Formats: sequence, structure tokens, C-alpha cells
Amino acid sequence: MSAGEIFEVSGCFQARQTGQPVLPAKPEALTLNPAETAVIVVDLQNAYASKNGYLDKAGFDVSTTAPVIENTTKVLETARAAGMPVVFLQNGWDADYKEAGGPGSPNWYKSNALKTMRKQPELKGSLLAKGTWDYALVDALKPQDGDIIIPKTRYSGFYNTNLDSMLRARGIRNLVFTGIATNVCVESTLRDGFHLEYFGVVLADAAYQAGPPDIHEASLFNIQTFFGWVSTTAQFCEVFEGAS
Ligand SMILES: C/C(=C/N)C(=O)O
Repeated sequence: MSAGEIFEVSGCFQARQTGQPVLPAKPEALTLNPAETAVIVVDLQNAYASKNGYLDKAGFDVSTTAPVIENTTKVLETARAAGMPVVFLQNGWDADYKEAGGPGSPNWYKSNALKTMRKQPELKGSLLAKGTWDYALVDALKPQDGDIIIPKTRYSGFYNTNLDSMLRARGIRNLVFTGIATNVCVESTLRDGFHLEYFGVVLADAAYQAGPPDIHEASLFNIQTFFGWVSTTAQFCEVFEGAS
């Protein structure tokens, strides 16, 4: 089998699986068997997507996140119809922030949610705390029966969670990402998936950055150059419409 053949059949290295849907992507198209593909929705919580959520209160621009939610909705409709598992990652901590880590954790110094609550003590307990509006998934994306919800306490969905075993138990090799933030939790999870031998694809118009718009493009460059592939909502929906 030529290297090209191996490369074209992502995720399973079995030429017999040629004939599966081919997703246009950068830097090249990717053959994805729907039975081995899951959609990972990263942190589409009020904290990251909604006005008055944590990112907004921390001074980040969340004014144009609506298309990410709209596109994710389209992706999930297609993915569920194709039989792909849908996984919602949800970032945050217990109400006492024990899971966030204290000064002995780098998270204490790098989490902008924790830093914002130290600067604005009146916000303590309201940002990324389980059970709060801020922690909740946005209303437009309430999980459906069969969807998987995986809480996480750090940027990557693969650390201190059961994401890897939940995916391997279902024979998943390919991960299609949407969510926020492209350059933080989306890239962190896709990168760790790469090191765990998952083929990761981010849908560029279903992801949104924390920081200036350029960082979204920089993260997409990083992903497509070193860790995975980049495609779009329209390409995903066109290819997997009716697939199963
Ligand atoms: C930006 C971000 C993504 N998750 C955070 O938690 O601060």
C-alpha cells in the first residue's frame, strides 16, 4: 500500500475503507468513516459565548460568537443523522473552586476567570462555577438524548477526564471540533488528541478565539500545519448529509 493510500484513509489504515466520505480540508482532503468519527463541541457555555459571561466580563470581545452557535447547530444536526457521537465539553469548577487549584497550580495564575474574580471580588462564585448560568451550555445547544457531556477543569478535554476512554470504547479515531476558544481549549484538546493518535479537524467557521481575530487565524495555521486539519461547516454538512 502506498503512503498516499495510507494517508487518504484516515483513522484506520485499512484500504478496504476507501469509498468513505472525503472531507475537503486544509492542507488536504481527509477520508473520514462516519462510524469512526465524533463531533467535539468545546465549551459553548455562556461563559465563553454570551454577553455578561466570563470572557465578556474579563474584557474579551464575544460580540460575534452567534455564527459559531448557528454553525455548530447545523453540524450537530448532520452529525447525529450520520450516527456520529456528539460530545459536549464543559469547562469549569466546583462552587468552592477546589478543582481550579490554588496558588500551587499554574491555573491560579493563568485562568482569566480566576484572575477576574480576584480583581472583582463581587464576581466570586459566578464565573465558571458548576450550577451557574455562566457554566451552563448556551440555550441554543441543549444536549439531546444520546449526546455525551464531559466536564473538564483545564483547557484540554483529555486531561483528568474520561474523554479518551469514551471515544475508544466507541471505536472513534477522528474528531471534528467546534467551539470556543480556537486558540485555547479547542487547540489544546485537538493537540492532545493528536498525541493520542486521533485525527483532528476543526471547522473554522464554527470556532471562535479568545483574543484578537488574528489569533483565530494563527491557531488555524498551527492546527493545519502541525496537528490536524481545517475545514468548514458547509463542507462538513455537504459531505456527511445522509451519510451513515
Ligand atoms: C479562554 C478559555 C477557554 N476555555 C478559558 O477558560 O479562559
